[in-house]
Amino acid sequence: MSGVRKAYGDVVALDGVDLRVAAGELVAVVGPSGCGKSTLLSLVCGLEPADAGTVEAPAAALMPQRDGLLPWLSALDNAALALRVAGASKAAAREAAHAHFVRFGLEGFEKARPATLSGGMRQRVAFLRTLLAGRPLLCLDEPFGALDALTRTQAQTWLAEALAREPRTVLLVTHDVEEAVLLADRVVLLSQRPGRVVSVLDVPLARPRARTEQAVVELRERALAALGVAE
Ligand SMILES: Nc1ncnc2c1ncn2[C@@H]1O[C@H](COP(=O)(O)OP(=O)(O)OP(=O)(O)O)[C@@H](O)[C@H]1O
Repeated sequence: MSGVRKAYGDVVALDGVDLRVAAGELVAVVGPSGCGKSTLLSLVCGLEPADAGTVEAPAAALMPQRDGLLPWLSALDNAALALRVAGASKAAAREAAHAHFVRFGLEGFEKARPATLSGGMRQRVAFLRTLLAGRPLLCLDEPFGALDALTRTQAQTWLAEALAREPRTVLLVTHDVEEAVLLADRVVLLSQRPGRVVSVLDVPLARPRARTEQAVVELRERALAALGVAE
């Protein structure tokens, strides 16, 4: 996207935003609450138009901030939902989704309703649904925002492993600088609303990365400094 502006009435959410994501790249967008991160994803996914500037994106699958699972459907049917929407039969969609259940740590929970799953499991079902949509670009909106610290750490490791197995182009929105540095190839830092790109950091580090790694700590500090956040 280039020169993108989006306002809701008098509230300017994004202004003059340029962002490029190369195929196979994981780009994290980090910024303070309300700076327009979710808006940016909805523009990329074509859910709403920009007021100015251009947005060019391949077909994208969105994993929304809340997991978006349907409470009345089983874990398997929730995971299979994108395939059903795309026209697959119930049996074919279930079979395709089930093929991933062991690797996603969901085996034995096929019939469980979302309310009976842990937060981490719900996120994995939601991520599987996003992955199965078969779109070239995955847009993940604060995928771990609702998880406690320990589960969040496990989920980050798990996501890095899942993407190493099945590489995709990913746009990840988070307010957590450390999460961005642990997962992304590039970190785009947005200002307070209206969101503008204040800095872009390359993260040329092999995965998996440890939060205690010197290079991770240094990049995290650089990102926080660029955001104007003192620790
Ligand atoms: N549909 C809408 N109608 C009116 N205002 C909106 C709408 N969507 C977003 N906004 C406003 O635009 C601004 C940016 O919102 P957005 O949700 O994109 O920010 P965010 O960075 O994702 O926030 P958070 O980190 O809290 O999720 C906010 O002030 C929000 O209230």
